[in-house]
Amino acid sequence: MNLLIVNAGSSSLKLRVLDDEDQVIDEKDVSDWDGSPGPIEAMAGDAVVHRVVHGGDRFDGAAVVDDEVEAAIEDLVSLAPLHQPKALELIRASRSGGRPVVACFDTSYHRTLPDAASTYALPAGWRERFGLRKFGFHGLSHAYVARRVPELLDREVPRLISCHLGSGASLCAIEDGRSVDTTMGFTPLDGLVMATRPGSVDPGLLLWLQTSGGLTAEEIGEALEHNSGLLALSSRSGDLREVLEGVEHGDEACRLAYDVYLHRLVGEIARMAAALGGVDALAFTGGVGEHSAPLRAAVARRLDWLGVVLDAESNESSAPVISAPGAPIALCVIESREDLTMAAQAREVLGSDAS
Ligand SMILES: Nc1ncnc2c1ncn2[C@@H]1O[C@H](COP(=O)(O)OP(=O)(O)O)[C@@H](O)[C@H]1O
Ligand SMILES: CC(=O)OP(=O)(O)O
Ligand SMILES: [Mg+2]
Repeated sequence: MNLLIVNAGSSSLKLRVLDDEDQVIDEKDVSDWDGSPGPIEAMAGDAVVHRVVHGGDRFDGAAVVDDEVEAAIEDLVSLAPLHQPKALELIRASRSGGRPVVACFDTSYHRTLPDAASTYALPAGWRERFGLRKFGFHGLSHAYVARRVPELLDREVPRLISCHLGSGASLCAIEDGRSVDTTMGFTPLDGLVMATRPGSVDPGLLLWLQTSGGLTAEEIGEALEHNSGLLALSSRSGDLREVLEGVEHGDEACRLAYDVYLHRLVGEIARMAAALGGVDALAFTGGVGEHSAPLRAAVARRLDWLGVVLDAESNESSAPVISAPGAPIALCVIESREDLTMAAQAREVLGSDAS
């Protein structure tokens, strides 16, 4: 059975048709995607498999979409307003086309988070009433990294840090293949500085903006989703390539944007290392992680105290392994293949029909 894999990100739509050997037989990327389902309709595939960012408490794996599953996905719209509504629209369009539809969730890989990592120190009544906890995201990507790095290095990697750096960005601490900590939280706003999202900010600051700054929750939400992060700091772009270009031309705002991005990134990597009690390998994935040699070099320099040693030449060519030979921590560059995680999950829930 051929699968049409639909990966709707915050800024892009990536479509892949995989045959039953997982070979890509057709693909289409829409980088400035407007949210419309048009591009999907023209693509082949016997079933359509969608990435859905938030699966909440309801989904700990992929699901064949029926009315009840669709309603459960809709219930989670408020927790990921940048992603969930678009995915829902695509799912509805696919269902009306008559092909079987499967949903795969960014959150399900993180169901192994220990309580110490997933629990917010908030009133018990709130946690119970609202189901407040760290869910974590980009799980389809982190799961692929967890599988691919030991294959690539041809050895076991008990303590791995996966750095998914795209428009959205998150880290995952992976112990023996399982997620044990991650930087995103209840929503995909937490953690690292991203293209247009700020990552972690003092919750007191957000409260103050409402009580004393006169901003509404809607205004704050809009700024946190669309007008923060690299874009806000650089006043130029959320695209790290353009920020780095600005740095080269002496643009002070771009310099600050890059410094903040890096400061937070290396700090969070160190936090993941602490959760794992050490690191055997660190993997870069996502648009920035796969393609930005200068960013990877800067991260490596700032983590030399941890035992990170880069091989400059392999880094420049974005080779699969970019650490110096014999370095205590392996550094890998992994092409993000959420589609392969999704295909495996979809074949499992579609059962024998899918083989
Ligand atoms: N060579 C590069 N240097 C820096 N950033 C890059 C490079 N290539 C791509 N990017 C960034 O990667 C991001 C897109 O990553 P991707 O993982 O495809 O995003 P998403 O899936 O979140 O839409 C964009 O913000 C783009 O600026
Ligand atoms: C969860 C998330 O932020 O996804 P993306 O990186 O695709 O925006
Ligand atoms: Mg993505």
